[in-house]
Amino acid sequence: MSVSDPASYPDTLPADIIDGNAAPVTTGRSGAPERVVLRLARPYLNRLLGAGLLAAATEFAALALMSTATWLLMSAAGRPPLDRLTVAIVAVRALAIGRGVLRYTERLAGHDAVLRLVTDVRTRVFAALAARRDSAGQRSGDALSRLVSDVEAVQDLLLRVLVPATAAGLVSVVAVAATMVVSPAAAGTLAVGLLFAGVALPVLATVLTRRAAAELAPLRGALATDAVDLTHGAADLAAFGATDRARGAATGRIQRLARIERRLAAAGFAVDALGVLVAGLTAGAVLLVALADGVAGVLVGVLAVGTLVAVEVALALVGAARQWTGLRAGLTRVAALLREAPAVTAATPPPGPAPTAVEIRFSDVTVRYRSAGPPALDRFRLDLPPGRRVAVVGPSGAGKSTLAAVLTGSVRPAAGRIVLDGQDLSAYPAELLPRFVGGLLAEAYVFHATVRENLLLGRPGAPEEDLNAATAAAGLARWVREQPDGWDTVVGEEGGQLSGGQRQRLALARALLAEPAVLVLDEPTEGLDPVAADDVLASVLAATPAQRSVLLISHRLRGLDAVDEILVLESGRVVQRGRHADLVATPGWYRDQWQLQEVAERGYLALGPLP
Ligand SMILES: Nc1ncnc2c1ncn2[C@@H]1O[C@H](COP(=O)(O)OP(=O)(O)OP(=O)(O)O)[C@@H](O)[C@H]1O
Repeated sequence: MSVSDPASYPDTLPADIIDGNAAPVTTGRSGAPERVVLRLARPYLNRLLGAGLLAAATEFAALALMSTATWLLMSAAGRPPLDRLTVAIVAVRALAIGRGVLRYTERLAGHDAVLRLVTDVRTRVFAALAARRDSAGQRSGDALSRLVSDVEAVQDLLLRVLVPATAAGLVSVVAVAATMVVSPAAAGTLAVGLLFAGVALPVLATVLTRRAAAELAPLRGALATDAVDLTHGAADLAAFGATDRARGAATGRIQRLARIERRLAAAGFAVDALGVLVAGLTAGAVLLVALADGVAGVLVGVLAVGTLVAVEVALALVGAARQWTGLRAGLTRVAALLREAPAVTAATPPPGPAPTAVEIRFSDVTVRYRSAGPPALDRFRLDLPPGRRVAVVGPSGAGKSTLAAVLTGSVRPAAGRIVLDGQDLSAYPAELLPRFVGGLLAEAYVFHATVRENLLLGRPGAPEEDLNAATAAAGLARWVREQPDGWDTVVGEEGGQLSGGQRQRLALARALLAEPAVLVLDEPTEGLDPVAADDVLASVLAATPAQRSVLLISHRLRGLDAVDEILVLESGRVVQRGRHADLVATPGWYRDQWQLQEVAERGYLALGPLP
């Protein structure tokens, strides 16, 4: 059974959360992906600006170093008195050391700002992915790819695009201005060369790589999904003889990815070669123009070498443009998540004991997973006062798990209201709701940890006697006692070292230990044989304190005579309601199902133990 956010799920959580100490963060709803991402960079703007200036200073130091060194070498050839060279010698040393120091400081400042920003972005992307829960179409591999490689695109946007682009722009302006002092004509020639290197070639690189780059991020996402499917689904693929087919599909994607990357690399090399050509041609042209302009010999050499360095700095823009093109798809995916990211709240549950008795009322609750599709829950009504025990039954796909999901807040209704103690359920922050409503949801996850750690997830710090009581009610206590490591028995990844029934009992014990005021139990006895199922259901109901209410979802009708009311759901609607005795006496789904199950179980029990 799986449920997820319907199409009607709102983009943000309500701001009027009940303790009012959380403020929604506006991440913007429109604009280019860069703008959406950079809006989050505001708190780090000064640090980023500092990093940009330091990068420019580093490049400028490199330019000044090469120019001064050229002047020094060419002047030294004329054997002037040493004192005429002293300043240049000191400058070369200072620039050589200064460049290293500046580069180091720039890297430190840039990474400091960017890693802070990336932490924020990753938190919000994670919040958005978590808010979607298991929404239709969302794949864990793709989510992982968004969280890891797409968020790295944000880092690269700043460190490999914006910072170097700022530095290249500033150094180009300074280089042209300095050349202007020596020869305006040479400065004009340099400006043309810089425009080629810093504008025309980056545009060319963008055009050549844009289409291929747009395919890369989704393809990487699909490959990550393949990796998850091939590892998690390995046993099932092998059982159906489908391993080769699945591996073949993944290999096909890998080959496509490799082809695209080769194409990108080839285009990149071609543009790089053009860059070298532009640098050489610009240096040659500056040299000729400077000579024609009557610039003295030594300065001509300085201009030529300075031009080579300046053009090389401007060529960093080609790399930045290429990076930017490659990052856009990832940035777009991150921006899409940031736009829907719920407010990151600082809300924490208020201190004090968890509530033990609450009242819940469903008023005409309708849930739709697809806006045009039929409702999974249709104008559902129910009063669940403290202490009431209600069972929900019905055929497969009737909407039972959807009801549990709505009640635990993971799915929002498209219409109607769920009111918990006078407050709309949506007004409760996600951190607070489990204190009121919780329990065993469909396909509960068992962690790769010890039995104790898995249980304490339900109620951290619970004393051992409570662990004993919960495991006894779930029928797991004897098994725990028999294990050499007892509570410290490791249960394996996804509880893989347990039987299906033990896994279910462990998840059930954890739900009981959590002691929410409203206990939701979605198929608590799934995977247990009929006798064990009867025992477990009876002991779970007996172990739940009288003032706590229970919403029990079940395929199995035995044992439901212990609950106060039974609702029969069909296609999201309540078609029958009443107590067990009334329903078995009334023609309808419940009576038919009861008779079928009784016959089947009598047959099972008549088999008895094998000799
Ligand atoms: N994530 C989802 N996306 C789209 N439709 C969904 C999703 N989850 C459930 N549905 C649909 O909603 C309806 C109710 O599903 P739900 O899981 O609540 O039924 P159920 O009564 O719990 O079924 P079962 O007893 O088989 O577990 C079904 O038609 C199902 O296909």
